[in-house]
Amino acid sequence: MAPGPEVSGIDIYLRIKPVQRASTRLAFDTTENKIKFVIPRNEAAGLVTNRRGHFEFRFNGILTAEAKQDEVFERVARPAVMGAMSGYNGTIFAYGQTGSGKTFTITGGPERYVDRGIIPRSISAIFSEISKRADQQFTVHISYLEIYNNEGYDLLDAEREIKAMEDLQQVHLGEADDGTVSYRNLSMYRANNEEEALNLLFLGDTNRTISETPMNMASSRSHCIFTIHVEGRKVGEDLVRRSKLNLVDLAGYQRVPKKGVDRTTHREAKYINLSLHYLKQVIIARQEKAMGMNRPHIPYRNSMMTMALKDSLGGNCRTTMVATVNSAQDQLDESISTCRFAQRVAMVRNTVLLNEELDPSLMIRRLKQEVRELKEEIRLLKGEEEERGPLTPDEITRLQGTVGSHGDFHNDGARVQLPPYRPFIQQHMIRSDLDELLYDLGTWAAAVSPAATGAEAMVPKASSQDVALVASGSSSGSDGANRGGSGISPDHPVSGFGAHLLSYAEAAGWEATANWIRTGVSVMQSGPQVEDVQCGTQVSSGPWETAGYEPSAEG
Ligand SMILES: Nc1ncnc2c1ncn2[C@@H]1O[C@H](COP(=O)(O)OP(=O)(O)OP(=O)(O)O)[C@@H](O)[C@H]1O
Repeated sequence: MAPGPEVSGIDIYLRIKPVQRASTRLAFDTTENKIKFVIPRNEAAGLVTNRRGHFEFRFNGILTAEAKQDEVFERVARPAVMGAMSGYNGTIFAYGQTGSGKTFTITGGPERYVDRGIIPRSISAIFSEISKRADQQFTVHISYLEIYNNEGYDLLDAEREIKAMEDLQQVHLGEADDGTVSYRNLSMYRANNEEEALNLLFLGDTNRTISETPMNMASSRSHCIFTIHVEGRKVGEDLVRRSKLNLVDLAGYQRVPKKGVDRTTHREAKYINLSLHYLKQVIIARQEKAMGMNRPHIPYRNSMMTMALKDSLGGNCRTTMVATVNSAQDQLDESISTCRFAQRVAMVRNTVLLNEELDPSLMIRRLKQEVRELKEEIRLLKGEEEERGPLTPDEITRLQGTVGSHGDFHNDGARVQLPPYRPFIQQHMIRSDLDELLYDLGTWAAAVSPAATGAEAMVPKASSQDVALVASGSSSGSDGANRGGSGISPDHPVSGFGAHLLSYAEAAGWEATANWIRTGVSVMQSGPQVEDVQCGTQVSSGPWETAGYEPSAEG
């Protein structure tokens, strides 16, 4: 049984960007996971407030300027990745001032392999984990959403490269009855391995809207959500676990100089700042709700970004925030503001569920398989033969040899004539055990009329009630040319019951050549029951007899 809902707070981590001259007003306590800002009163004016000179914030973890990307991944992201593999939704989002290291944390630096960020490392971890779990089956899909000027765009859209932004199809958000968010026009691509997933990341990053700002040479002008959709189940089980891992790079708060900035940059900054303002409102509302205050309405709908993060901020998700700060002196007020925001985020309560459900299609598939196995068991209990594939060339040669040795067997296309049989059930087919078949063929062939001169051994048609042996031997015949489909060779004309049989085989869609017919059944019966013979391993009900055949009295 799935565990019940678990109420969890949002974990907050602080990451410090390395700078050449870090401010001395800032101190860390990595044992207590605290950061302290000590600002003399005379300096505080113009910074955050001039009433306080001492600020202290606690986090779940502090990643100092020395922390490498692998450490960041292990501490911040691995738990979320493992959760996603077990059916729990996860979100990791980076929040901080522009240029403070959000993109570096989430995606990574472009120059060195060791600088790859949480997204590529999560992809590697997921596929590495999949390869270790042999008892489970997983499928992974990727989507990549960009929110630019409060509009949604698909970063994996193939049109992206050739169309202007305003001509692109927009992604729309919808809300299901249970409050979960869904997307329209957002593509999801299956990634079968790490390389395919990384290619999608690369494609999306190439499409991302970036421009230069006074703070950052390559500033993200949009919020981006890279989502890894994981579906997993234990082999042989119908329970499916589906989870989403959202890796979010939010655009940073923009300080826009009044002069020297074009209208586009102004507009972008306005939308970024507004959406971050709405994010704060959502967080404050959730925090107050968590503190027991009456907040029936949480203003998610004010912006697309808050809607897209609805499940992550107060929904069914294990969420982690990385607050990125720049420790330079002139950035202190922004850093304090980021830390303060993180404290509020930590108060948000999510209700986390294991996303597990019975998959009806898997159940049907499994039940069908069970039916197949039971039928197989019944067939074995009845002593019917196991199915086998087509005869190998070697087997055909042996077959031909045996038939030939018992009949007057020539290779010129004439037929071996077998005596007519009364209706009977021939339980041995070319798929049955070869030795038994050869024995039967031999017995049959021994009864062949001396006039028989053929390349085919067939039970001739005595009446429409007859049943046939369905192997023939052609010493000249290579079955290759005719294998598959009806494949009856015009070079080896078949007449009498053989023709009847072959045309029946053809109508039944069986594989047939001048040399052999493979029905998939081990029984053929004439008369009304012929319709009952199925192409498959089973035969429908009827007065079937068991192994062997009995030559008719006339035979
Ligand atoms: N921890 C770090 N170690 C080394 N370099 C870093 C680190 N954090 C950030 N940088 C570098 O600082 C620059 C700005 O970082 P980044 O682009 O990640 O900031 P950002 O917060 O995403 O900014 P924006 O909001 O403008 O997109 C980049 O050149 C990046 O490589």
